[in-house]
Amino acid sequence: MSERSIEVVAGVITDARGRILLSRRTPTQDLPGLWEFPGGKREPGEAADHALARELDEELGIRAVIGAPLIAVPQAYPHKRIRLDVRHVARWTGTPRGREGQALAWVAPERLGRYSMPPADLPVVAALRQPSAYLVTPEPGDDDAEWLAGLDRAIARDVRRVQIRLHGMPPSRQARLLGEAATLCVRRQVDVLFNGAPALARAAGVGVHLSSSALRGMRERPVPPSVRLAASCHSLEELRMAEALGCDFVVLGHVHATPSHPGVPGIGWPAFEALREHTALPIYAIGGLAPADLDEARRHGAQGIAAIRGLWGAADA
Ligand SMILES: Nc1nc2c([nH]c(=O)n2[C@@H]2O[C@H](COP(=O)(O)OP(=O)(O)OP(=O)(O)O)[C@@H](O)[C@H]2O)c(=O)[nH]1
Ligand SMILES: [Mg+2]
Repeated sequence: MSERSIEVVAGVITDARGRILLSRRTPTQDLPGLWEFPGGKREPGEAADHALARELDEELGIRAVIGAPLIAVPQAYPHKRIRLDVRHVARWTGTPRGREGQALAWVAPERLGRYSMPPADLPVVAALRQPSAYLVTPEPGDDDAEWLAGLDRAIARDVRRVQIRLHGMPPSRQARLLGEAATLCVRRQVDVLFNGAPALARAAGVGVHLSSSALRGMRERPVPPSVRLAASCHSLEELRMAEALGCDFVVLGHVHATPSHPGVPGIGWPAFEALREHTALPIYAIGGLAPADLDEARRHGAQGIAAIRGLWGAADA
């Protein structure tokens, strides 16, 4: 698909109770009946914050001060491409009304998933609700206690989602370490997924992260929908497989070269975006990234960053 993408700006408008304003697309618009973040198309040469303030006045009758960018999602639809640039609305005055006949709803963040939204909005909801960093654990080496202490330190630095990798060790040590890591994470309300046998993950009461080769061999969802499932992807074909299995999110890369894969160049952000626009899955970008790269990752449609070194060691190492 080669036509230029349509630049769209949309706002996260929050009330005093933390609820978010959604607007329902009318029967005469495209994607009729779906709920969206209020906003619209940028005019040629118009700055994003100006365009958003104008749209919020036209559609809702409010005066808004536009705040920080949240995420920009490149998305391909059957007959067009868009780039959905979502900004927080810092302050606003007036009473929102559906000035174009559209229904409005104030929705608590945890209930956003109950509203049918266009594909481009699913990564936006993920950026609002899910952790922005996904730690992939390094190999434990010989010292299990030191590895568990490292995990504890990462959590203390506010890692909220972890992929446990324990390759190349006897099954008994693997099961024991997984159990201890899971206990540590669950106690601190950190979301845990195990990169390994689904049966072992089930026994430890944690989610499952599929490597791309495990993903390729999987014919059906290995865990019930209530158990978190994620996968590592490197191509559009693998993203489609992850969608078909009902993955909750994926990891995509490598964006930059990384010591984990010596001699393999990164795909770069343009190729990341080209893949991003063909799926609605929330995506963590991986490959030489650290927390300091989050804003850049979000500008390219990633919901967050995944890393071993960048999240295990010092905060921005
Ligand atoms: N405003 C908004 N548009 C979205 C969202 N998600 C999403 O895919 N879109 C798409 O982005 C495009 C924005 O169009 P729009 O209909 O809001 O544009 P607009 O307000 O300028 O309206 P108009 O062109 O009818 O004057 C549509 O193709 C819409 O389907 C979203 O959350 N908010
Ligand atoms: Mg609009």
